[in-house]
Amino acid sequence: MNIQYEDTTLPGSYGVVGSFPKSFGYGVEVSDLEESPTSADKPRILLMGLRRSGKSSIQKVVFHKMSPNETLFLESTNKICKDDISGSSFVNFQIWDFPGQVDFFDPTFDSEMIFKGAGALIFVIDAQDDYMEALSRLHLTVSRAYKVNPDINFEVFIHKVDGLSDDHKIETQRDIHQRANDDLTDASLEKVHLSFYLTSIYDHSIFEAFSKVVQKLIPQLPTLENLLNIFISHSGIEKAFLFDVSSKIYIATDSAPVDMQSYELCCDMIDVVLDISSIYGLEDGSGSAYDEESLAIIKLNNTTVLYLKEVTKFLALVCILREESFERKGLIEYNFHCFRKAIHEVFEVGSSNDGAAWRPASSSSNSQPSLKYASLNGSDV
Ligand SMILES: Nc1nc2c(ncn2[C@@H]2O[C@H](COP(=O)(O)OP(=O)(O)OP(=O)(O)O)[C@@H](O)[C@H]2O)c(=O)[nH]1
Repeated sequence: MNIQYEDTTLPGSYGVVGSFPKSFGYGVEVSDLEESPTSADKPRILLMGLRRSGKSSIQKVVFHKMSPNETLFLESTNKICKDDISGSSFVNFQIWDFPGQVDFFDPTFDSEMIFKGAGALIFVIDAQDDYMEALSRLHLTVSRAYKVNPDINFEVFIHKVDGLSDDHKIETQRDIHQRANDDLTDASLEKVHLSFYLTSIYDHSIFEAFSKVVQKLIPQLPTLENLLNIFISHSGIEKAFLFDVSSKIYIATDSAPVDMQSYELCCDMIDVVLDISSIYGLEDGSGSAYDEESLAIIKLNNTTVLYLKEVTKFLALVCILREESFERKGLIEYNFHCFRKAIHEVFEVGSSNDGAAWRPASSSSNSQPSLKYASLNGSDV
């Protein structure tokens, strides 16, 4: 099989600091582009799996705001589809969506080039289908990739679990986990670590799973968690998420466990804020729906308060707190100010022309950081 490549570019207008894509549609233009030197440098997340397992749907729903029902009409991918999301997201990486029938033994499949710069390999398994063939393909893929690049994070999405009962979900996960690890042990590859997630595009599980995949690519994660812990413990806040606004991936949270309901509530708040701002907030319709002024407080009827505030061009802090705690609003605002300043210090402003790029504070211009880690918001790795 002859492997071809495609680059897709996100629509958006990011030339101005604080801007947000004017078009919230998913009008992705697919064009055949030569690999540019800058795109070759960006860390990659590879999406692999059998045909119709749901790879393209995941990419479109998480990064292009496609509604899950519309994925029914997606055509089968027949060449590697590269999607550079660095223009719209805090984390600077490319997603490569592979065709289901990719053949590793084909001479045109350049595994060195494909796996070398990959930070994570997401293998998608359709849980509603017989998964034996998918498991053998998973094993082949992982052993091939590990040989080229042992630093890749291997992530297995047990996908389309919306059609499964809770018991069936757990049983499927246990079975896939067991068989995949047995296969690795039989091949003396027990060192390889696979992480498993139950996912569906019909709920927030796909965003949660992607959040965890992306978090592993952010070297500053422990610092961000620490800052969030300090912020919430001094402000009477129960839970705080640092969100990449355009994708609704949370790039960090405090160390209290995440429950799906809180995460969903915060995702919904982002949608509400962006929708309201874009409908009513823009006088001539030409500004941005998310900018440095973005702030929202929503009081729910169960004494819970949701609080959203802009942190950087791409990031928002979304917190859940009790109404009593919100009485000390001044304290929260002061602590937020300190938190925001600290976040800005963690990532120094990069030198790109649009003034919007952020670099990890530790990376100097002549250093060569590992490709495993994603650089943040527009800077090269
Ligand atoms: N029920 C359910 N269906 C899903 C889910 N994700 C994707 N699908 C459906 O699965 C079908 C295949 O999805 P695609 O995204 O085209 O699959 P793919 O892996 O990219 O397929 P190829 O391009 O052929 O490799 C579509 O009809 C989707 O609507 C999910 O979470 N739940």
